[in-house]
Amino acid sequence: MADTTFSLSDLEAIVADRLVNGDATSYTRKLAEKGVAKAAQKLGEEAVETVIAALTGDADALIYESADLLYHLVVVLALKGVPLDEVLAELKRRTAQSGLQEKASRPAD
Ligand SMILES: N=c1c2ncn([C@@H]3O[C@H](COP(=O)(O)OP(=O)(O)OP(=O)(O)O)[C@@H](O)[C@H]3O)c2ncn1[C@@H]1O[C@H](COP(=O)(O)O)[C@@H](O)[C@H]1O
Repeated sequence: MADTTFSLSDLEAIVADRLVNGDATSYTRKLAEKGVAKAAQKLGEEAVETVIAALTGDADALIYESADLLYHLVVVLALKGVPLDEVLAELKRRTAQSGLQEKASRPAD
């Protein structure tokens, strides 16, 4: 059974600490210094790698790439000053209706 005692909120707290206190050993700090555009680019790359793992990899590959993806999402949210709680609140709000109902209520592209 996987260890579920670690949450994205725990990761968010570590990332927030590294953004302020990270030293030269911190990847988070190094990425943040390159700016949000670079962090967002890395997020996109990890998303593509996750898709590839879903299509061609085994479960371990998908888990590994998903972890990279979630980490980079947490970094981008932190750099943009968006608390993870606000994303979770949006997900909670959506539970009031089905995904298809939510899609129909979105503004047209
Ligand atoms: N979960 C992660 C995590 N997942 C992925 N990565 C890093 O993301 C990078 C992605 O790999 P790539 O090969 O695409 O990137 P790269 O070539 O190293 O980077 P670029 O030169 O492309 O910018 C790797 O360096 C990984 O180590 C992570 N780095 C940090 N964390 C967490 O963040 C915490 C703080 O990390 P530091 O900031 O390094 O202390 C760690 O304890 C972890 O909990």
